[in-house]
Amino acid sequence: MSAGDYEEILKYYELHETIGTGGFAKVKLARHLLTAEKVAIKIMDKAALGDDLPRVKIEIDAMKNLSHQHICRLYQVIETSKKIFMVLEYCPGGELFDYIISKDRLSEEEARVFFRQIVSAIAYVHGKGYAHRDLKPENLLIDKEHNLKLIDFGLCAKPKGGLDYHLNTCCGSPAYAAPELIQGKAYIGSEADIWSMGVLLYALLCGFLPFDDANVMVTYKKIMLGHIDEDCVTELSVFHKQSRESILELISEWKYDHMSATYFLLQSKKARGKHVCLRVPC
Ligand SMILES: O=C(Nc1ccc2c(c1)CCNCC2)c1ccc(Br)cc1
Repeated sequence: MSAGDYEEILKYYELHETIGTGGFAKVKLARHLLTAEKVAIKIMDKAALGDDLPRVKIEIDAMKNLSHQHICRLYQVIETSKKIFMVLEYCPGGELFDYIISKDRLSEEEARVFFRQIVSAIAYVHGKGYAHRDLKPENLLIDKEHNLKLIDFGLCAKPKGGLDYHLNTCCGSPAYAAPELIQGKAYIGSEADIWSMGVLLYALLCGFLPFDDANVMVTYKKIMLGHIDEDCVTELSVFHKQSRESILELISEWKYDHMSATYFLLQSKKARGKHVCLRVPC
């Protein structure tokens, strides 16, 4: 830590312990000298940022335009020859991710309150023409009133053509990525955020992810298969004397042929508590 780089920030803040390190940044607790209010200061080394420097500029520009009760507030930016300091709202509850883990999963009541806050923040972000594109519990912090604050706008997009404009950059975390995004198709950023919010709601209520695997390609396959019903696939596989994989391929084409119809009607039988079986003595 060369003192020169910290000369400016130390004029206004008293720096305390480091409470987070990750990627190309560290976060220190600090106190604003004039108001004695606590803040969090995200400190980035420009040389270490390398190609990620544009992401920081994107995040700063976005956060300067966003003011919402469930978005972490940016108070000040200080840039020196070697460092960038972002002075941010203090969120002592830490990451929502760690909170979910600590409670195994959240009650419906608590999940509902948190999810409403996430929806409110994202509706505001979309209303301002942005898509966040990296929604996940790690990017939602808990403040001192136990409310959520959205952070990390480094991957956000503000298409010049408006939010209906298709994006192409595949980004964000695999487990929260929408099918069209992982297929490399042009996608609508706000629609991808909505998908991620669905995955987030599942994680809040279940304490684990709907589509997840150590192998990212397997995660992608699970996302693409969505909520294919395993029991129905098994019954079709046995009935047609074909492998599960071949039945899965046929169903996933969604041709609305007889295979599609049989699959949907088996699902319907299962939903009504009937045996998942085809026209053989059940
Ligand atoms: O305030 C933040 N984190 C934080 C503050 C206080 C405490 C924590 C996180 C949890 C760790 N124990 C000490 C209490 C914070 C705020 C914005 C960003 Br970006 C990243 C972190």
